Amino acid sequence: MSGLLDLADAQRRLLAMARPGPIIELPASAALGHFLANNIDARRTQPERPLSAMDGWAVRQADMPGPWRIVGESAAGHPCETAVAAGQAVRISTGAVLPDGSDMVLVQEQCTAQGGVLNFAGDPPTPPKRHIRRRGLDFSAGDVVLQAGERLGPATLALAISAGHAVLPVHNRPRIAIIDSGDELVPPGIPLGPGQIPASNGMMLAAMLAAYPCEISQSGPVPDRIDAIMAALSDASDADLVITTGGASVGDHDLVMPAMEAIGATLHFWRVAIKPGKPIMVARRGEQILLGLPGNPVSAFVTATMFALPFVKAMLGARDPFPPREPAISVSALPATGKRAEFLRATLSYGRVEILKTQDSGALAPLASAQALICREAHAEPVSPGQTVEIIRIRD
Ligand SMILES: Nc1nc2c(c(=O)[nH]1)N[C@H]1C(S)=C(S)[C@@H](COP(=O)(O)OP(=O)(O)OC[C@H]3O[C@@H](n4cnc5c(N)ncnc54)[C@H](O)[C@@H]3O)O[C@H]1N2
Ligand code: MOO
Repeated sequence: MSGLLDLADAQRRLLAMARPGPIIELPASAALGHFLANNIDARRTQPERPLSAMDGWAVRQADMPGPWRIVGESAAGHPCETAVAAGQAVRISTGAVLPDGSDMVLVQEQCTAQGGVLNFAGDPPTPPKRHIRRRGLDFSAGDVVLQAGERLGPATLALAISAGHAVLPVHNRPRIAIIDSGDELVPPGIPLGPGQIPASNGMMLAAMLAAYPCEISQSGPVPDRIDAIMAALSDASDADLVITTGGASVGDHDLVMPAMEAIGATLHFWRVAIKPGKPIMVARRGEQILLGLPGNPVSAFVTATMFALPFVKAMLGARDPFPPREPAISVSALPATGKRAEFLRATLSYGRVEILKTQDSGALAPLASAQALICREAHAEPVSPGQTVEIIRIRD
């Protein structure tokens, strides 16, 4: 088992090769899922002027408990530009600018307005400015509202737009080529001959990457012949990242590494101390990175989670490209681990994880019902039920 790289070391070595693509400006409507290439400074203050948070009446605290003479209205988008003087009230809507002179909003449910006179019957707002959104409550012009490396999702996009940015700096989409390889593989939907199986890894990897802005091409299945694998790799010469599955191990028909070398790629490392996923290989040809993932479907999934996705996120400029780990209580007893770190497929419910019975790296059914991977270090002690373990979520 010698010659296996430690997981963290291997991840560091791969990520050190990631070069984020050129910075482009995208309309906010097209930037979903990207990571910001630069910090975003607010170009405006929100709110620009104090606003009402409720529908009601703008008055002066000094005039409590009223009554008041109604002198105007401030609606959202239509500020009342006359100042509120002693004994006066202005009708106000949620989101409308608080008129000068007023410093309190009374909710309309506690007020009666009749014949131009406003009366109040209720408990005064506590604190008195409870229903007022002060100037700059959300952010002020010049504040860094979003940092480089942050992902653009629903709330971050809304914040960027609110801060005055209609276009956003992001990194260009990486081009990724996914290649299934193996003599036994047949494209989905094609009748199977003896010993054949449908190729499913390519679909799985493309689906894992679909959450990120990439240009994905899929090819194969490619037969276990060095010239065929070389041809598939050469066809992918435009890609920033090539991901193969299968043919990564030591069998007579495992030809991905010699094919990579034959097209002029340099092997950076092969075999990492993880279970499943050990035979992962990383090579480079010029600016192109080649990632050879193992063929077993769960091994391909785990190595994609721990290597391919973090690498793609790094190419997109992500601040923290690795999958977040969190604690959970293990319902299951777990044996001591050996020389490899382990990723066990498990169900997750209310912070409790339970390993699935079948942990075979070729079995897709348990992977499909798993919600989390339990991450165990190499040479770890056994775990008793009730002990805390570290997990990575793999499904929403
Ligand atoms: N003597 C040894 N044998 C093996 C070792 C070892 O160290 N010594 N390592 C084992 C480990 S660990 C793994 S993981 C596998 C990985 O091998 P390969 O990457 O060469 O994968 P294949 O042999 O091509 O395929 C393995 C398995 O996965 C199925 N497969 C492959 N591609 C696909 C696909 N695109 N879609 C669906 N299923 C796929 C394939 O049919 C095989 O059943 O090697 C161990 N052997
Ligand atoms: O490490 Mo392999 O990935 O046993 O299944």
